[in-house]
Amino acid sequence: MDGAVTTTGLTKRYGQVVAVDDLALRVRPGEIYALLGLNGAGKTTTIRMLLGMVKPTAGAVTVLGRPVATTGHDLWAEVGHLVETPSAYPDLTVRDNLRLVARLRRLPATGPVDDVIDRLGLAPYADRRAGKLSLGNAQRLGLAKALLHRPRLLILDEPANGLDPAGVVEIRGLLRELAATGTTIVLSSHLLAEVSRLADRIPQSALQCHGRESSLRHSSGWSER
Ligand SMILES: Nc1ncnc2c1ncn2[C@@H]1O[C@H](COP(=O)(O)OP(=O)(O)OP(=O)(O)O)[C@@H](O)[C@H]1O
Repeated sequence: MDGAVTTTGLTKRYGQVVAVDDLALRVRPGEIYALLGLNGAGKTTTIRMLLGMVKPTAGAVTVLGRPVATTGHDLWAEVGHLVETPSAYPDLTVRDNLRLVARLRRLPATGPVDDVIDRLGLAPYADRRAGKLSLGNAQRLGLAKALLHRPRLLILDEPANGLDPAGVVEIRGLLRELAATGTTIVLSSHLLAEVSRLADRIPQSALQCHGRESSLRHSSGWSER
């Protein structure tokens, strides 16, 4: 049980809908691990349970060696996340949104903020109000917020959402670079081509799409990048 993320028997039901069914996964430290599934397969629900945002109907989640249900803020100092459409203060600039996150995380207001603006290609938009960003740049801002504190573990729901092809390539490069320096990454996608270029592993999964066969793909031992 010494994975960066482990789940056992993880299940979430909404009335008659089984969003996630008996999911067992084990993410090793330093790998890029992809949850691949069709719309409705349960990816977002799984990610929300990994982050403690949704309470499982059954099963358990351990993140960085600690059970999620009982973790406090100390764990979140080591985790960065992006879930669905990232939110930001629309009337604040990109830089001020990041400064605010830096303050909440007790980081210096300049160094890490400038650094993440550069890494995410946000320099041309740094003084633009977040509410005026394109979907792709809003996604970059969401990723910047997730990366600001240099977390050991990144949990990203559809990180390529809204990005143009060049942006997808850039973010892929960035995630690979982070993984190469020891960051563990769990991400979800409905695009096989995208995750096949990035992930170390795509799990066997008991996730079920509502009314359909299990729709998460499996590639055991796949280590191509
Ligand atoms: N809060 C909720 N209440 C009721 N049903 C829900 C809720 N959240 C998710 N579901 C249902 O659970 C199933 C899985 O949804 P989920 O959003 O996790 O899938 P997904 O793989 O992330 O899909 P997408 O790629 O479309 O975001 C769907 O049938 C969805 O309608």
